[in-house]
Amino acid sequence: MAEPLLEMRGIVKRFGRVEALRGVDFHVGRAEVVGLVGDNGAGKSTLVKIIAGVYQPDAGQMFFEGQPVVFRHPSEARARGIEIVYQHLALIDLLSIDRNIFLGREPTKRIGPIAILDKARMEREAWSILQDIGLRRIRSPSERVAKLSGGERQSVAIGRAMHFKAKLLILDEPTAALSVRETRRVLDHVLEVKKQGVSVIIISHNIYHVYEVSDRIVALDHGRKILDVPREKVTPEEVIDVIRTGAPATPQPEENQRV
Ligand SMILES: Nc1ncnc2c1ncn2[C@@H]1O[C@H](COP(=O)(O)OP(=O)(O)OP(=O)(O)O)[C@@H](O)[C@H]1O
Repeated sequence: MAEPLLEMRGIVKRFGRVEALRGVDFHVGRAEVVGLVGDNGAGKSTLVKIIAGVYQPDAGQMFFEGQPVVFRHPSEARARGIEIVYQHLALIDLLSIDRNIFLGREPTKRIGPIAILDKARMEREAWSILQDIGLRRIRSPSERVAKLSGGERQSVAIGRAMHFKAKLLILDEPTAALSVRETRRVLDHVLEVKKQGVSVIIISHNIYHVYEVSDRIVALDHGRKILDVPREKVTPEEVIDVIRTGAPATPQPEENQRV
């Protein structure tokens, strides 16, 4: 098997008495889309927050591009090309679209010894990102994010990740509360970034959305991995059944790799 982009072994995470993750092995291949599913409290968000450097595991190892990594802060994960987009925290309402895109990574120019914000470059690049992701309705990148729909926000956040050359894009519930058309747009983005060689982890309670774009489906239950299977080996209904029962419903052929 080719070396995975990301590999996690035996990840344990506790919050006081709650064992959110109980020794999870997880990997993501290059240009692979992994659908991460499971019931409320299964440990999905905790797992991706460890990948993104928000939380540190209590035990286990993580490898990125074959090297052992320890992310003590989200900036360290970002520096390696790991971008996470949260459903609600995708963008900051009060700021303009371009400020949101470059937040914390603003381009600067030098005037003598002083570095100042390069507003023209920021606007130019933000405009090109909006065109690339197909947000043609927006007339200027200096518009406030508050004016955007939920789907447009997700698109901008995905465009931002791509602009900063993400190698691994993590989408936590990207289609929750979106219209059918907006959901379509976000799922198309996933397929598009995969074509560009980017790996994606997509978390969703909507198994059909996950199923449509994923190469592999991983299900967690009470902090344990209960399913890790190529998409073509399982139906959405079987995935739902596994989540509902918390275990494989019927003995499966070996190649299904249910765990
Ligand atoms: N910061 C925290 N402090 C205390 N407990 C936490 C914290 N974050 C998560 N937990 C607990 O860890 C467990 C796993 O939560 P997590 O959010 O990872 O699940 P999830 O699968 O993402 O669920 P959901 O689909 O509801 O978002 C739950 O029991 C949750 O209450």
